[in-house]
Amino acid sequence: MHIAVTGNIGAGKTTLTTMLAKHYGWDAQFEDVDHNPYLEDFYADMSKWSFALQIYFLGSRFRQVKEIRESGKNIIQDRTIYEDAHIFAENLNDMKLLSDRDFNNYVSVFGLMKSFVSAPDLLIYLKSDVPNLVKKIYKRGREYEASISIEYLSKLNQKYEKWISGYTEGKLLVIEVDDLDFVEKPEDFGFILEKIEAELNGLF
Ligand SMILES: Nc1ncnc2c1ncn2[C@@H]1O[C@H](COP(=O)(O)OP(=O)(O)O)[C@@H](O)[C@H]1O
Ligand SMILES: Nc1ncnc2c1ncn2[C@H]1C[C@H](O)[C@@H](COP(=O)(O)O)O1
Repeated sequence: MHIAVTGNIGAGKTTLTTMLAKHYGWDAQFEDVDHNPYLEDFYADMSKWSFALQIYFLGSRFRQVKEIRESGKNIIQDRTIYEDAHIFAENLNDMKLLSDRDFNNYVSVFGLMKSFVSAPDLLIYLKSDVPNLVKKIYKRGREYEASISIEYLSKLNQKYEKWISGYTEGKLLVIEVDDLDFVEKPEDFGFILEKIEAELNGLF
């Protein structure tokens, strides 16, 4: 079983991935954030570092895809390779922070990788509005993320909505998280578990 949690920056993916892995006893795969050699520089100068960061995330996410294919274990994954291409790289190109030449180069490499990528058995989209994302990013307190603008988060949210509305690769569960506190309220976490189990009926 392969489940992936998707959503904008600060939506709660890492928190939910951790809680689900613990609850079901599954392996968790997290994003390469703390040891990422480009992320801090990227937020200081997006135009300069966008291509290097995209290539780094693409490689690290592809490594995860390979591990998921080879492990045969139940895995819950924090963010997918689709988001790097369809959300982040595309948005940076729209914002002219990634040149057409670099974006086309990226898309061509991503196209080659895509044939090796299997969609998760279930994709869980954590939907959140921009003010709530801002609050959660602030609560998390990574210094280099202080420069993230409302405009950047809004554009990413628009990309997520477009991508999710056309997602047909596998089962999809959309959870509106703004009125849920699955960290502090066991009943809210229980609500999410019920939804997941209803979607995966028969696969458990
Ligand atoms: N539903 C929630 N209710 C309250 N706090 C939350 C919720 N989801 C996430 N948080 C908090 O918001 C911050 C960002 O969450 P995180 O899981 O790191 O988001 P992401 O991985 O999507 O960027 C963390 O401090 C986390 O504890
Ligand atoms: N592909 C990406 N391009 C730019 N930035 C990215 C990409 N993937 C992740 N990120 C950033 C966004 C956050 O600052 C950190 C961690 O993501 P999060 O949504 O907080 O788990 O990496």
